[in-house]
Amino acid sequence: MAFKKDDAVRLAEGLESLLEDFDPDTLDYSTRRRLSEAARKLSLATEAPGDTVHRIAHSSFQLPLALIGVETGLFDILSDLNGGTATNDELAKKTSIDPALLRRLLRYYQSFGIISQSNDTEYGGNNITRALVTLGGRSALPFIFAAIAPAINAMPQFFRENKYANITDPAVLPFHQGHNTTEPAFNWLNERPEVLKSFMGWMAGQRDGLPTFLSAVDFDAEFAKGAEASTPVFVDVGGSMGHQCIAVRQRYPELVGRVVLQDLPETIEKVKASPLPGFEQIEAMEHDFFTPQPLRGARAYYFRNVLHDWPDAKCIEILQNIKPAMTAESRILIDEMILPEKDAPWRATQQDFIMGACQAAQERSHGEWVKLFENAGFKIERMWKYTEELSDYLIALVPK
Ligand SMILES: C[S@@+](CC[C@H](N)C(=O)[O-])C[C@H]1O[C@@H](n2cnc3c(N)ncnc32)[C@H](O)[C@@H]1O
Repeated sequence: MAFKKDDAVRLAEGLESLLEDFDPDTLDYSTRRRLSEAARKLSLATEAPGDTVHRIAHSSFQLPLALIGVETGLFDILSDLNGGTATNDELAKKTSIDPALLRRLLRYYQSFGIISQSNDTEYGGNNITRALVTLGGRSALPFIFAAIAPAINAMPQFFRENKYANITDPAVLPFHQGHNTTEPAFNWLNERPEVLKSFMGWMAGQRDGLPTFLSAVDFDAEFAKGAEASTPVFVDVGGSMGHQCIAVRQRYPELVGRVVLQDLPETIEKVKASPLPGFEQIEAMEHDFFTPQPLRGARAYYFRNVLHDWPDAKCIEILQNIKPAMTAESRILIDEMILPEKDAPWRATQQDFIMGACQAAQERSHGEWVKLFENAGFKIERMWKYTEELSDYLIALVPK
């Protein structure tokens, strides 16, 4: 039966009344996600052409303007009101923003749903404001603004000049054009302590609210049986702040064996200087994964979102550096997205372009992963899917 005008009006009225007093936290995770996706698709399907053009043409405004709200502490103040409100003048005093400028900022944030406005003069925080002051939010905005946005903005010219060839050469990237540098992205990052700090916070917070692989796999039973205190049970290679090591320890307080974070010296130094809560039972070790793995016989060499940073040839080097350290009980655990051929998730597709622009890397489909593992001398033993949002999988590899 066709959807008629009366049905549309009833649906709109229902949504309007829902929004009058709506607390998304009262919904269970999958209902909330379903409603959000349906509303997003409906909004796009019903958008007027003029709105489409304005939305896309001005899309690059949101990041810099939201960054101002994070940097000035405005979003912290609004979130801390816990449902209460404050006036423009009160907020101006607390943030030291000129009241006339603040009024314009608040007006912008309200119009994009980033904050709430209860009457002509009172403002408050909402679910979006609160998301932007989590570790992930407050880290992602400065990191993406400083490191990624210039690379993405360079893409139209880069592709035009390269006749729309795919990005495959790590020495010639939109990242280089956007930052006017010839340095590899991780070198550039490691020379900028403030940007590195944001990156590390973003790595720790990027999947806030989503399940981890531990929701789908009983790590202790599958990989750690019979381990001794000296056995490295979980080696998180390129693990940034060690958030996944902490998650393993917290999930299995009785886990026997060593849990080890490995990363580059600049990262390990920062982790030691300000460890995340729960890091006490984790070992931090400097290790370059383009050199042979120093820990022999680990039960799990775990890589989350590491291989997506590198083109196939570099991934093969990384994997082959593990092989000599493996014993019969060792597994390489790859924690990555597997892109479906149809209906790829939006969070995954934008991630794909970050990897391309900055590293000549990519998100991969099932076929692309299998080919890469085969070329590195490995085969998939088992795999577990654990998110729909990103199509995340844990993939256990053994040598062929
Ligand atoms: C995309 S981040 C992933 C971080 C973490 N695994 C996660 O999922 O949150 C990639 C990590 O690889 C590290 N890395 C880059 N090059 C490296 C190298 N040559 N050796 C070891 N770690 C490296 C970076 O410092 C960073 O922590």
